[in-house]
Amino acid sequence: LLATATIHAQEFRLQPTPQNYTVQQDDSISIPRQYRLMAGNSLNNGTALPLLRSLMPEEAPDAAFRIYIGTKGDKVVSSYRKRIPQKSEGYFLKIEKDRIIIAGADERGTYYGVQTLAQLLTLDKLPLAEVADYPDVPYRGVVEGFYGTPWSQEDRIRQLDFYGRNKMNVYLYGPKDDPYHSTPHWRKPYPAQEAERLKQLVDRARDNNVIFYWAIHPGQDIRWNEEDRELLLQKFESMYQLGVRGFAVFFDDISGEGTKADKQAELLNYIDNHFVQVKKDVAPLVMCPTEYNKSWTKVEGGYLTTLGEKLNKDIQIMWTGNRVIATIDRPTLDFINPLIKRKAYIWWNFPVSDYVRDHLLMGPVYGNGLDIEDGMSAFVSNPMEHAEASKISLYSVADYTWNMEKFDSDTSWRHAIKDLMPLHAEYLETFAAHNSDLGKNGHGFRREESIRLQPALSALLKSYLEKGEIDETAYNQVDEECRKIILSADMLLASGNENRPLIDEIRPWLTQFKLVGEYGKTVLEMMRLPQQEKAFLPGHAHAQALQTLMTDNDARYPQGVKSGSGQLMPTFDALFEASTKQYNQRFHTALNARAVYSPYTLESNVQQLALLPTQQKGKEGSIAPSNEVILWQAGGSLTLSMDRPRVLATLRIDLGTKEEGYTHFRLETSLDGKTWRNANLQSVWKGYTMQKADVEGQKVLKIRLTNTSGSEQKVYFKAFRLTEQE
Ligand SMILES: CNC(=O)C[C@@H]1[C@H](O)[C@H](O)[C@@H](CO)N1CCCc1ccc(F)cc1
Repeated sequence: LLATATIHAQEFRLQPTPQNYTVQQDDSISIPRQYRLMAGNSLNNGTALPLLRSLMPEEAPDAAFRIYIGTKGDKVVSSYRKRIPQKSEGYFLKIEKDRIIIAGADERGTYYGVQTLAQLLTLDKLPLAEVADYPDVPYRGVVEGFYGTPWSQEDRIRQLDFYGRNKMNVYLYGPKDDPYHSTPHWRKPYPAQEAERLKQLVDRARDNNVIFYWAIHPGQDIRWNEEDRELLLQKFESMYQLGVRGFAVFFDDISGEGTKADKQAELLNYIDNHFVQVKKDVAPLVMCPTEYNKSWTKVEGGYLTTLGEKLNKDIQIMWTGNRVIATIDRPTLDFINPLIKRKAYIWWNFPVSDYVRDHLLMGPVYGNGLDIEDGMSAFVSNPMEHAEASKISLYSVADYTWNMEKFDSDTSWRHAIKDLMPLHAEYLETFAAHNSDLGKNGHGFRREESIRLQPALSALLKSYLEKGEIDETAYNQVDEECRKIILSADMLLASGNENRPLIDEIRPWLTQFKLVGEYGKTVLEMMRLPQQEKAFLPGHAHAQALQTLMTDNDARYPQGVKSGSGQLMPTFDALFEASTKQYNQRFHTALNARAVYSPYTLESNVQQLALLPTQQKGKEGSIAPSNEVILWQAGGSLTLSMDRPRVLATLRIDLGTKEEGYTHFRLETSLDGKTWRNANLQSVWKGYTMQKADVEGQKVLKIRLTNTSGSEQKVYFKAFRLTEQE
C-alpha cells in the first residue's frame, strides 16, 4: 500500500499546475480523521467552507489537529498574511504536522485553496506541501455559444462542477439555438420551467464559485429605439431575479441595422450605466462584436475603433483571433488591443465542431502563445455540443489559462483523459489520438492526428506505392495499432458506469472507430495477397463491406460520422486501391479499385502513374500529382475513364515541360472507348509549362495521353485537372 502511495505521490499532478508547489519528500501525515476548525468570518456566506466540510466531515472542538482557513484580513490567518500572493484569486496552502492553513487573497482564492486540498486528499497520505498559487488570466472558462443542440440540464450541472474543480471562474450561457437567448424570443422572459432550470444552474454555479453570465443575442431584429432597449433591460432584470449576476450582449453572426457600432455602443453604455453599475453586485458587462475576428474586420470602416472609443472602459470586448477559428498569439493581440483600447476577452472557437459535426475534436490543446497572459482579460472556450467529450480540451484550457508558462499540451492532454476515465485511460487515449483532426473545412483550421503512428503509416504507404514492397517494421506497427483500436473501441463501449454520459455521446464514433481498425487489418492482409488469384478475393470483398458500413449514415447523424479521417483512413484507402490495382494488372481483372467512390478511374501502363489516386470535388476532377520524375516509355499511355459520359468544361495538363516537350505526346478523347479524336494542347501562359486542351463542351467517356515520340520521355506529372460543365 505504501509503495502505491509513494508512486501515486510522485506521479501525482495538481490541476491546474500551481505557480509554486513544494513538497517535503521525506515526510507526510495521515489524513486527520478529526480537526478543530478555525474559520475567518469573511467566509460565512461563501462556498469555501461548505466544500471543506464536504471533504473533511469530522469537526471536533477538542481535536489536536487544526485547520485555519480565512481570507486576507481575517485574524485567524493574520500570521500568514505575507505568504498570500498579492493576486486576485490567489491563495496560500500549507500542510504541517499538526495543522493545515488555507489563506486566500479573496473569497474565491480561499475556495481554490480548498479545491487544491481536495486533490491532495485523494492521496493515501497528505504530503507536507506548501502551495502559493494564483491564476495568470483573470477570467477563465467556457462560452456555450455553438450552433446545434444546446447542452442539457445534466450536461450543464456536470460542467459547472468540473469548472469548480479546475478553477475556471466563468460560464457564459449563449447557445445560438435557444430562442429565448436569440431571435425571436429574446424580448420574452423564459417560461416557468426553463426559468426554474436556469435558477438551478445559477445556484450550482455559485456553489462552484463560477460567475454565471447570461448572454442575449438581439442583433438580428433589434430596433434602435426606447421600446427595445427597455424590453432588453426587463429581460436582464428577469434574469437578475433568477440570481444571474453576469450579463453579456452578443452581436455576432448578424446582418442589417443591428450591426451599427455607434448604436451598439450607445445601447451597451446605457445598460452599463442604468443596470450594471446600479446593481453593484453584477460582474463587468461583456459584449461580442459583429466584427469578431480579423479576417472579417475592415479597420478603415471604423467599426472596432468606434467601439474602442465609445464603449465604457469596463465593458469587455470579445475576440476570436485572426480568423473565426484560430489559435491566439502575440501578433493577434497586438492587432486587436490597440483598436479596442482594452485587453481582448478571448472567445476561443475550439473545440467547437458545429461546422464539422461528423468529427469529434479530442486532441491536445496546442498552438496558443505561452507568453501572452498579460494581453487578454479572459480566455473562454466555445466547446462541442458534446459536453463530456469537450472536457478533454476544457481541462487543458483551465491548465493553460491558470499557469501559461508552465503549460505543456501533451502532459495536460494525457491528464485530461485520466481525469475523464481513470480506469480506461489507455483506451480513451488511443481513441482520442485518432479522433482529433477536423477534415477539410471552410475555416481551413486543422489539427494533428495519429501523431505517433504517422511515420509508420507513411513508410508503409511509400514503400508499397513506389516499390510494391512491404516495409515489415512499419507493417507490424500499423497492424499492432489496428489491434489496439479494435480493443479500445470494445473496452470503451463496454465501460459501463465509469463515464456513461461520455460513452453515450461518442458511441457512434466508437462504433466507427472499431470499423476503422477492422478495415486497417483487412487492408493489411490484402497487401500480402495481390499475387494470389483466389486468396485475394475474400479480403477485397470484406474491405468493401467495411467501406459500406463506414459510410452508412445513421439517421440520427445525417451529417455522418468520421473517425481516423486525418491519417488512418487516407492510408488504408490508398493501400486498398494500390493492392487491388496490382491484382487487376496481374490477373487482368476489373475488381473495384476505388475506396471512396469517385466517377473517375485511372488506368496506365506507365508504372509510376498506374497507382496515382483520382480525386473529385464537386465539378472538379483530378489525378493526384506526383512529385518525382516519370520515366514515360515509348507508346506508354494514361487513360482517365468516367463512370458515364460527361460534358467537359476545361482540361489542364502540366508535365513540367515547355512547348516542344508536348510535341512528344498525343491527347485524345473518346465517347465510346473505341473511336478517338485528337484534342489540341496550347499554353495557358507564355513561358509556363501548364497547357490547356480545347475540349470545351465535348461529351467524353475517356481521355487518353500517349507518348508517341518513339522514345522514352522524362517528364513531371504536375497537374491533370478537368472541370465538368454545370
Ligand atoms: C464569436 N462568435 C462566433 O464565433 C459565431 C459562430 C458560433 O459561435 C459558432 O459556434 C462559431 C464556430 O462555428 N461561429 C461560427 C460563425 C460561422 C459563420 C461562418 C460564415 C458566416 F457567413 C456566418 C457565420
